[in-house]
Amino acid sequence: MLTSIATVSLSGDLQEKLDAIAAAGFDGVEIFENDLLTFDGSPEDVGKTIRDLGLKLVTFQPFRDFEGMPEPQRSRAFDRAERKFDLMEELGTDLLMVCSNVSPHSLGGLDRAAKDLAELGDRAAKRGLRIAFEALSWGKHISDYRDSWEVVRRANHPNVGLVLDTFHIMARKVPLDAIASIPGDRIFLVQVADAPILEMDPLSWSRHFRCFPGQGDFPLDEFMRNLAVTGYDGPLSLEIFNDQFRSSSTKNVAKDGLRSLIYLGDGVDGIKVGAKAAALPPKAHARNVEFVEFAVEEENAEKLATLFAGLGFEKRGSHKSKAVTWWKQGDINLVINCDKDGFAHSYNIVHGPSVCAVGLKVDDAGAALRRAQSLLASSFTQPVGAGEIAMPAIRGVGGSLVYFLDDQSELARIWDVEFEPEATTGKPSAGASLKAVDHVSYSMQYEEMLTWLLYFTSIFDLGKMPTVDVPDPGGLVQSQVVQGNDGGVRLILNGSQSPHTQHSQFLNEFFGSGVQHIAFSSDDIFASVDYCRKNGVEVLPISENYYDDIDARFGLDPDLLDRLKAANILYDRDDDGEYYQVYTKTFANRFFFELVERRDYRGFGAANAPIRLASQTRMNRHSQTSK
Ligand SMILES: O=C(O)c1ccc(O)c(O)c1
Ligand SMILES: [Mg+2]
Repeated sequence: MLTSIATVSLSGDLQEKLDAIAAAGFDGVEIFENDLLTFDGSPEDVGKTIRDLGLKLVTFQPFRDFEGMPEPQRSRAFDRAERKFDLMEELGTDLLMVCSNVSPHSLGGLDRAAKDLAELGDRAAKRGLRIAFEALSWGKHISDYRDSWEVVRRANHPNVGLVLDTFHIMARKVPLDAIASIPGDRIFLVQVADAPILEMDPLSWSRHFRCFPGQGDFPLDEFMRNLAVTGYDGPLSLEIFNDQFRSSSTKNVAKDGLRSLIYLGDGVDGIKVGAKAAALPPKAHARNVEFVEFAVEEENAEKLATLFAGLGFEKRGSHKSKAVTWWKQGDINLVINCDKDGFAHSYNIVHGPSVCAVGLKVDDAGAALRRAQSLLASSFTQPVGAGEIAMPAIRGVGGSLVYFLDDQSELARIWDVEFEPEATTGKPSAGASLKAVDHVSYSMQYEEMLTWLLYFTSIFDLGKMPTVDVPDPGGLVQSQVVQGNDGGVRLILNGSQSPHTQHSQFLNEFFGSGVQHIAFSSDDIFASVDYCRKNGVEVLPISENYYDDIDARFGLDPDLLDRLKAANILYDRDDDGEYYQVYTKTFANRFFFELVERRDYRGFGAANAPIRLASQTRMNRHSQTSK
């Protein structure tokens, strides 16, 4: 199937849209009439531009309010169609997409609609053109693909075929199995869109909240399996009306779109998506966060090392050729990079002290890289010094890196090979009893959330959780968790539309998106906090009112309540278990750490997030007024 996208899905003028569509690597494009009407260039020029860009003009659309009209509207509709046929000849496309009539004047009856479409088919055939008929989910008489198919079947004209648009089908929860019995050559166009499940009328839902496949909640895999049965081999075209996409980077949204189509075709037997389609390696099994790398200047490197030591990390080694140190506790590896060369340094110049990379352990790092590249991630390489191991990497949130490691290649020995071990005092320290990276939390522009959701869920075997709104004193923050089934990797994507949230301040000060906090798991949070406090780590103070409230909500043992309060530990409980969390103060105004203890608990303490945000806001204001 050819990959295609409707121009309505992107921001910009028609030229910008077409350039971005071609640059992303699509095979074809649907011209939305409005994009042509508002463009200052002749249809011939537009057609030539499309061909010069190597794109196929898949269809011109939409042609509205056609079938089932009484006279005189009926004759006028045919005249209108002839004018659009002229335009299509100038553009150089043979397919006109007609969507079902929404006019109050339209008359019902499948035979009446079939007769009109057959006549339009005759007129189109004379000019070598074709007609594709779509059921809008808010069509006056035809709103179900089974009816539009019946109309096309009764029109019984070789130049009249069917459009399947997944939004209209799924918005009305029409069963998908009837698709499998439509002959593939009677389907002229397939439009794919996903959407979040919302309680809303289909028209508003469709015009504002569609998104790319994989970003919403629709059962698109089931649709694709039914489509595969039909033998359809025409265009698979994204038609996405989305408010954010219309105000985002044309190029990035186009690239996300193609990624979503490649991902949609992945693993559906009998379907090949894209003219140049190749089989993808399976989803990378994200086992755990193997390391987190910090890019800092020398002065902050010392401060960060002090903080790591206070958190119970042990310095394990120094890089053989670079100003890079390795810190370890439990299964957690932290890297401080203050080398004057290389990626970390450039990242530091732009963002200041920051997390510049996260290393994920997968089953097969090479295969993970190939999958990521097939899904249009940008791979990253930098010169490999003598005695170093080349670690596959791709660009991630805010231009930071995601490295791939595995146990089956020489990457398993990276610490031993690249680092000079630190002379130890002999007795291994238990540190602060921290075990592993529990989660990594990214802050990003609100408009980017769907981009990174698709990135993580298409490349890795990570699934998404429902989004939650977290109130910050300066506005709402939307929070989306992506995580693996086994809990080895949990990532949080945060975005906010308010410019006054902590989150948005982070984006301003950080000059873009990035990691804002990292949580470490502990088996004994009280011991961990005790260790940290004795070693000079300051934790975020929590208000007395909070402890009154959790006492009222959970009826806690007075001794436990006192201990929580004394240690500034936040608490949550649900049907599964209990959660304990504590935060460090923010490092260099950029990022902070969280220590958590999970007792059969799978959430992230969403109820506590506003408490944390309010406390951080207080700390911030305090540090600003005391300057
Ligand atoms: O919102 C609309 O009007 C509209 C137009 C054309 C389509 O293909 C569609 O699915 C919706
Ligand atoms: Mg459509």
